Amino acid sequence: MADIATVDQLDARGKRVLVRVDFNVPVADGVCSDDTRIRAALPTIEKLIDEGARVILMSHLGRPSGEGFEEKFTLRPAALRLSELLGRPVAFASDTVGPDAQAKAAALQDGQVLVLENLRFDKREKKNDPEFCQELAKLGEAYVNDAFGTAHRAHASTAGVAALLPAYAGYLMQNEVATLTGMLDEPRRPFVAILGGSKVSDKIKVIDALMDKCDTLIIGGGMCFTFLLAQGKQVGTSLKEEDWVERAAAMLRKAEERGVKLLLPVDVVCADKFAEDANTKTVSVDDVPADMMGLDVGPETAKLYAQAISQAATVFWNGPMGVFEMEAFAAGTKAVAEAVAENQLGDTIIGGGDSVAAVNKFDLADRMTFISTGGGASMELVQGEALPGVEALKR
Ligand SMILES: Nc1ncnc2c1ncn2[C@@H]1O[C@H](COP(=O)(O)OP(=O)(O)O)[C@@H](O)[C@H]1O
Ligand SMILES: O=C(OP(=O)(O)O)[C@H](O)COP(=O)(O)O
Repeated sequence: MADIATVDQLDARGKRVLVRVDFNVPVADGVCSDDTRIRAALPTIEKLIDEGARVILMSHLGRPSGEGFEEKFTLRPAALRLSELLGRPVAFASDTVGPDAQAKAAALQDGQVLVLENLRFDKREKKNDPEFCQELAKLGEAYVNDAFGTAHRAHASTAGVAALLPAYAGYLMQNEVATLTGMLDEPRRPFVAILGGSKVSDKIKVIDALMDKCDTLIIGGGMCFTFLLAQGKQVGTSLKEEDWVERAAAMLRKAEERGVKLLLPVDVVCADKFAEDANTKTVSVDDVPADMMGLDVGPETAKLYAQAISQAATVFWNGPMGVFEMEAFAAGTKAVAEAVAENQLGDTIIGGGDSVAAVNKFDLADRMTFISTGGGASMELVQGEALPGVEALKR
């Protein structure tokens, strides 16, 4: 991030500072039900408050139509939670760049905070519309991007507006990028990467990129069945992507050429249907019944994976090992989560998405070195893709 100015370089006193945060949080019955992303943005917000800035926060929440206000996507619950976390009042504008936002931004005093309504209520946000960028820029005198979770989007608030105001990276943005690129550039070895989730097609670029960096690659989740097919095994009715078998086979060859140890399941928990109350059977990967589907890695596999994880100096994990949302198929993911948590000597990095949900579900979050707030963003970064939200901050 050498070519990016950071919030520490911003003389914020008395300035209206427009801060892009990722407050895309889950909301249930009008209440924010997981404030992880809000907490993650606090260091930047608190620093600006302490310095006497007039803080204007902007974010999206969910994927509204872009045709105006929709109650279920309002940012009000996030603003309320922020106010509780800060222990001070937070103003809320019922629009994003309209009269209420303009008036409330102008009325801010030093050290006060305003949250704007959901950026995506205006369809110009996702289009990175130049006029919308201008209207956003008019609200502030400096711009800070702390929305790592949305850094892979080239939208008005993450990209366009950065060219119109002095632009800085917030602490979360810095920390996320430094941790993830540091892991890729200079991992302590052995470096064990664990990839799961549903599809090979979604993760192929990440698998490919990590293959160039890691010493051991562990594969689980629905996507392992496409790899098992590539090894000539029968996988019954398990999730499989026939079109990706050849790519999976190429990955197996690449691992061999590179000397990367690629670990695939040796046993799986099979079910007769995709349901919590399914009849289940744990079998060797050589004996998957034709009429059953694998929904979790088996206990022998979990042991094998845990052992590799225990020896790692760096662990990167993205994607569950099985259908962990259902109790009957959560054991593999839980075993991996516990093994990562138990490795207290290594750097353990959780790469967003469902693996974060799993770590939280098993109450292991505080035992990980780093948990990314971005699913898509961390995957794109690991894949070696430039993040528009980061690029836009470059001088
Ligand atoms: N064996 C499996 N068969 C079907 N779905 C699976 C299997 N293992 C994991 N999954 C599902 O994959 C989903 C997560 O996949 P994905 O969205 O690719 O991961 P992430 O969000 O971590 O990137 C979870 O909802 C989980 O239930
Ligand atoms: O939650 C987000 O991404 P993630 O689910 O990939 O972590 C970000 O807020 C981006 O949201 P978007 O995918 O609707 O652009």
